[in-house]
Amino acid sequence: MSDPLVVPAKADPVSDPVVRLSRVTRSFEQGGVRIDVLRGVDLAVQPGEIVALLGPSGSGKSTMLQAIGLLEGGFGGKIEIAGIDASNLGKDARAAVRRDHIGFVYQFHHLLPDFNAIENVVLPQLITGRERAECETRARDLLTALGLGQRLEHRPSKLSGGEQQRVAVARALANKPRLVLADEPTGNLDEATADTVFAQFLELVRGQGSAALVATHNERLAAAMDRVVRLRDGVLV
Ligand SMILES: Nc1ncnc2c1ncn2[C@@H]1O[C@H](COP(=O)(O)OP(=O)(O)OP(=O)(O)O)[C@@H](O)[C@H]1O
Repeated sequence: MSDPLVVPAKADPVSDPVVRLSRVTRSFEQGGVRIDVLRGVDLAVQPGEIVALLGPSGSGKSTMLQAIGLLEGGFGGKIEIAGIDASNLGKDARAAVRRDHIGFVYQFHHLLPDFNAIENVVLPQLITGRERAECETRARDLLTALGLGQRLEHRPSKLSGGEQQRVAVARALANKPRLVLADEPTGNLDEATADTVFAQFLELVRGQGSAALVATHNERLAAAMDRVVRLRDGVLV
């Protein structure tokens, strides 16, 4: 008989890794040839930890971020997000995990062209069911912290590349996700702008206690993060 005083161990969202990959694989078919891009990737990112993901072009950094972001199925092995085993979830359940736990920043911002800066940052918050006024305050605060206090009502086409990327950062952080995934977040900016935007990104991520996994080619940016992992021949070294 089981002892009623023994409580079974369960997932602890505070201390469990925000993301844990166990033997993750991903292959593609190209012209009848199979390419094994990820060949058994193991990784655990702790709450609040900021990890740089380096690797040569074509090594699979974007593929790995897409797998962790649950943007598509098709990978082998196990991916856990905030203690949830996401390996076999359907499309809707994956979308719910993304909405509740993950923010994305891409190399090209993917802002909605017909909406201004505030609206681009408000929209992902409305999806979670929060009040519009609260969402607008959060958007205004984030954009102001990123130096866009005078650009709140501008549409993306009226913003510089660096300003657009700051809006994309604000959008990714708007819901205070436990995990931020960034794919070359400053890759299309000149060096000085990239440094400024990245420093602001790190400060905000640290300030709100999110973990982050940042794919980059830039060793200097990588050195500013807590840990560096490298993708080579389909595994992390
Ligand atoms: N949908 C797909 N179909 C076929 N092959 C793909 C697909 N997506 C990625 N690949 C291949 O997988 C490999 C890894 O690509 P990926 O974009 O993940 O690399 P990366 O490390 O992010 O590169 P970069 O630093 O240049 O952005 C490449 O050889 C690419 O051609």
